[in-house]
Amino acid sequence: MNGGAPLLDVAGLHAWYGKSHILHGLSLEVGAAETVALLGRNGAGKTTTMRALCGLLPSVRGSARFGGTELLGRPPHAIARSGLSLVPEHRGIFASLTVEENLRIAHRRSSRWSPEAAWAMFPALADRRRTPGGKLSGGEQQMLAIARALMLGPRLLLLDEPTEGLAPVIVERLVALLRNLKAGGLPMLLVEQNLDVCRAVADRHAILDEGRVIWAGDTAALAAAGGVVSRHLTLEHA
Ligand SMILES: Nc1ncnc2c1ncn2[C@@H]1O[C@H](COP(=O)(O)OP(=O)(O)OP(=O)(O)O)[C@@H](O)[C@H]1O
Repeated sequence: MNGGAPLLDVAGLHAWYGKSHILHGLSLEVGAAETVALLGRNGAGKTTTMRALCGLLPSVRGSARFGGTELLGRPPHAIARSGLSLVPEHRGIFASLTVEENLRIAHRRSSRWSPEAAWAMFPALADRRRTPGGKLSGGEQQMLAIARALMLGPRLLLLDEPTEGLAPVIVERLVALLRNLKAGGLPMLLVEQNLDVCRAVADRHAILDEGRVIWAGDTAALAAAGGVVSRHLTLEHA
């Protein structure tokens, strides 16, 4: 991260599911113009980190400051309103509503992205605007989930495994879209198992293991850290 206070500053984050202690003092920063990838094996705590930041876990400790304001202890709607938008792993779109309805109900006037702007960014969705969300292909659903999150007007977009289960050609389209969003100045925190996607989109990478960040560095450092990467990742494209 280069200079200035981070947009997101997570320090000593602990989280529990019931009595299971899942995050063990995780620390992480995302700068104001940065995209950071969270990597790690299945069960390392990546989704739990996202959920904790969004106020979706009742039992958390530590600190997570977003734009200088503490997130922990605030309810999910207040966190979303403050500009943290999550694209969840299972996409969270309304299956019975059309594409357009999904966007219109999410849209906030304060967002710099409108449904009309979404048609230009996501031409495939424009063609399907009257189709129910549940009838879309996996790739189209992922695009809709991202478009919905943009309607909320995020200052930081959280994406949980956006390329999971998608065909390589769709993954390429999604990477192009994420790179466009990044070029437009939107910071992102991305959970991703596909290392090629991380390299193509993220500025920095953090490897999680057993609920802690055990390595963090930029893309050049990641390339030089082959041993750490192979020990701690379930690799799809090494
Ligand atoms: N709802 C839950 N109740 C209890 N334990 C959970 C729950 N969800 C996740 N866990 C446990 O928390 C740990 C971390 O899970 P998490 O989903 O954060 O991992 P992850 O790094 O995102 O991996 P994955 O790629 O499998 O989603 C795992 O041991 C998992 O079994």
